[in-house]
Amino acid sequence: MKIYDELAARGLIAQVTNEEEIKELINSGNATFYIGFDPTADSLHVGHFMALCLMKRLQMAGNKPVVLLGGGTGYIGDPSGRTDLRSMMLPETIRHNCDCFKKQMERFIEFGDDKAIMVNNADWLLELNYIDFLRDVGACFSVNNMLRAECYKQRREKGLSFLEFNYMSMQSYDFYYLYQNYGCNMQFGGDDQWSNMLGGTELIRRKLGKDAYAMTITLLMNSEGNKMGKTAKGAVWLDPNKTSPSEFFQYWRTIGDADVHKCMRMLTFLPLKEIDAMDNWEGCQLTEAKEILAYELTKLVHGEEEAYKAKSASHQGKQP
Ligand SMILES: N[C@@H](Cc1ccc(O)cc1)C(=O)O
Repeated sequence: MKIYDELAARGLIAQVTNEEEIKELINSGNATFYIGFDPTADSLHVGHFMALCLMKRLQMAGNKPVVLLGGGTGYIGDPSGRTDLRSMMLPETIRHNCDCFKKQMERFIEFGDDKAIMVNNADWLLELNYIDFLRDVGACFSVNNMLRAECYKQRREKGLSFLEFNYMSMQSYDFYYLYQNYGCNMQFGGDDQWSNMLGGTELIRRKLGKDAYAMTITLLMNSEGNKMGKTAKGAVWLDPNKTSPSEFFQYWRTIGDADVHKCMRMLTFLPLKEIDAMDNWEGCQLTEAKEILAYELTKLVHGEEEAYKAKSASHQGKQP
């Protein structure tokens, strides 16, 4: 099965700008694509993990990932899909969080000139000149369209600051910059990023007369319609000091029955055939499926040894 069909079969594709072109591009291994990560905390979480797995799948199909750390966009904060106002992050916090992300990402993606690269948008955004930027990029954006963008809808009630309103133009500029400097022709992201990503493809089209593509991945929701990867205590982190491997294991080991197969498809690298074979498992077999899911994910994030330990502890009823 080619990569595009595999992504579709795993339920990962939410929206695409041009289905045929994207299919051709990623199936032939000719895409240089990027995903941006804003350094909002000192550890990655489950949502980031999904994005990194997507990068890995595409890399395995011959495409080249560009991981973008938002050391510049972190100064603004993305209002997309959020109802709360974000507090401004201090420069030293941004830098520290970028370092933490970098270390964790190196465990998932193999970097090296031909394989994958990591960039930080602080390197080009922080040195932009306001007037130059407005003339060069600002002139390409329609405020009317921006106000209609899906990502700002939820912010209408609480208000959107001018600072945050500029976020879209920054992310768009990143895509334009990566297109020119790294031949990056695709951007991926969570579905809440759609408007920001279209901003980029539009900017590239207007300034360079070239096509670039965007695809969003389905946000991981549970059967009750809530974002997954959160517990009463907060996010499920990838840093073992914030969420221990055993807590991480238990999170997946105890998810709702209706969510097991979806998570297997979307998050693990188990072959689809194997997952399909578990489709009608019930009762204690379903419990076994949850354990397989928990083991696979703990192995990906914390390594085989920790996964094994977490599984044994779970069997002995030693829960975190
Ligand atoms: N806006 C993205 C992060 C991002 C930052 C810069 C980009 O160029 C792309 C994506 C998010 O909040 O998840």
